[in-house]
Amino acid sequence: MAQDRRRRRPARGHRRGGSARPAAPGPVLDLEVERIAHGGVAVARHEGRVVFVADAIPGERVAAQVVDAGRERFWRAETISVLRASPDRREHPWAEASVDRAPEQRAGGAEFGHIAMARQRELKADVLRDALRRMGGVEAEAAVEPVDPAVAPGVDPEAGTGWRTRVRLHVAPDGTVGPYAARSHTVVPVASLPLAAPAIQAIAPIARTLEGATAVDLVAPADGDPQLIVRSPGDHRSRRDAAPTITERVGERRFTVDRDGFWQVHVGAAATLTAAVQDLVDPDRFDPAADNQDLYGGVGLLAAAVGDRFGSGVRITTVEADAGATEHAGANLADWVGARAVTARVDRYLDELAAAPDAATRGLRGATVVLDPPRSGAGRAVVDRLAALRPAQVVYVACDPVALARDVGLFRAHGYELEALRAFDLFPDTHHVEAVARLAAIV
Ligand SMILES: C[S@@+](CC[C@H](N)C(=O)[O-])C[C@H]1O[C@@H](n2cnc3c(N)ncnc32)[C@H](O)[C@@H]1O
Repeated sequence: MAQDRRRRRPARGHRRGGSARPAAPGPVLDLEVERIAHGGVAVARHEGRVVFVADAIPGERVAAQVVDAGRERFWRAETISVLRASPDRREHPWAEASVDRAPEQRAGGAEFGHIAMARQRELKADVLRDALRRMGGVEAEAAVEPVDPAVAPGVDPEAGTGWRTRVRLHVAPDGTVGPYAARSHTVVPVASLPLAAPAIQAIAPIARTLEGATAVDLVAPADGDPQLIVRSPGDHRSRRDAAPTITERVGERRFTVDRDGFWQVHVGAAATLTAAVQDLVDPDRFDPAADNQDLYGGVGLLAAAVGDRFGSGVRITTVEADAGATEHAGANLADWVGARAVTARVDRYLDELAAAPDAATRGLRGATVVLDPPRSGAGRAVVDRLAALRPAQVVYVACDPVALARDVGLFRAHGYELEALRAFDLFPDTHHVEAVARLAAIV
C-alpha cells in the first residue's frame, strides 16, 4: 500500500556534471522484497507494478522512496528504513554507505555491504543461475567462491574489506574529494575507504580539498609504492611520452602494466583467475601446437596461465586493442617462444583469421581460446565469427553474468555446450561477480 511517509529531501551533496538522479520522485512505499535482480537491486511489487529497490535484502519489508514515478512499467526506489530486517542484515563496514544515511548521501560502490558475506555470495549465485537459465537456456549450478586468503594476504574474505587495488575518487567543484553517491554524480565526503587496500587507504586524499581537479586515481601495485594520480581538465600526455608503468605479480611471475592500464582489481584476482583458467581448460582437448588464443588479453595474464599450465612449448596468441598493453604482453610472455602478442580489435582479428588461405582446413580447429571481454561481453559479432572457426574449447572469463548468459546462448546455437562453470567473489560488498565457464564444441 502506498504511504506518503516522507517527501524526498533535496540532495545536499557536491555535484559535478549531470546527475543520474531522476526528477520525478514518487511516494514512499511499504514493500515486501522478493528477490535480487541483475545490477544489485532487489525486486518488489506494488499494485502489480515491479519496483526495483536499492539497499534491500530478499525477505525483508522496507520503506522505500520511489525516485522515478514517471515510468509506466516499473519504478525505482531507495530503502529509507528497514521495517522487518533479514537475519542476514549486518552493520555496513563503510559508515558512509550505510542505509542509515539519506540515499543521496550514501557512498556508492558498496551496495551489498549491508548483507552478511555468505548471503552476498548466495545472491550472486542466484543471479548467475537465473541469467543462464533465462538467456543461456541452461541449468547450471555454481557456488560463488570466496578468494582464497593464500593469494590475498591480509584480506579477510569474510569482512569484504581491504581488497581494492584500484580506486577512483571524484572531485567536486569546491575541491571536495570522495566517491560518487550511489546512482548519482554527487561527490560524497568520506572519512575512510574500507574496501580499498591498506596502501591506498594510507595515501587517499579524502581529508584534503583539490580545487581545479576532476578526479583522483589510486593504484596499489603488487611491487612498489602506491600511486596517486590527480586528474585535471587539461590533462593530456604527448604521444612521445612513455606511459608510466608498474609491476604486478602472480606468484613469482611478474607482469609490467601501464599505470593507467587494465589489471584485475581485487588483490587476489589475477592469481584466482590464473588458477581458474588452468583448472577449466580441459587437458584432453588441449593441443599445445594448435593456434591457441587469449582474446581480450590485456598484458598477457591468461596466456601466461595457459603457458604455465601446459609448458614452454605452448603456442598462443594474445590479442588486445590497446597497443601499450600488447607491447607489455610481448615482453611479459617472453618465456614462451610460441607466444605472440597482437594489437587488434577481436572482431577484425577473427575476420583476418577467417580470410587466411588455410582457414577452411586449419583455422582454429583443435585450438583452445580464452575469452575475457569487457563488461559488455563478446556479443554476437565476436561469438559468430569465433564459433565459425570451430575452436575445440572456449574458456570464457566474465564479469557480467547477463552478458555471459547471452553469449552462452549464442555459442549453444553454434553447437557448443556449457561444460563447466565456476564463480568467484572478486568484488566483495558489491553486486559484481566473476564467472569462468568452459564451452566445448559438441557438434
Ligand atoms: C576484462 S579485460 C581482460 C584483460 C586480461 N585478460 C586480464 O585479465 O588482465 C578486457 C580487455 O579487453 C580489451 N578490449 C576491449 N575491447 C576490445 C576489443 N574490441 N578488442 C580487443 N581488446 C579489447 C581491454 O583493453 C582490456 O584490456
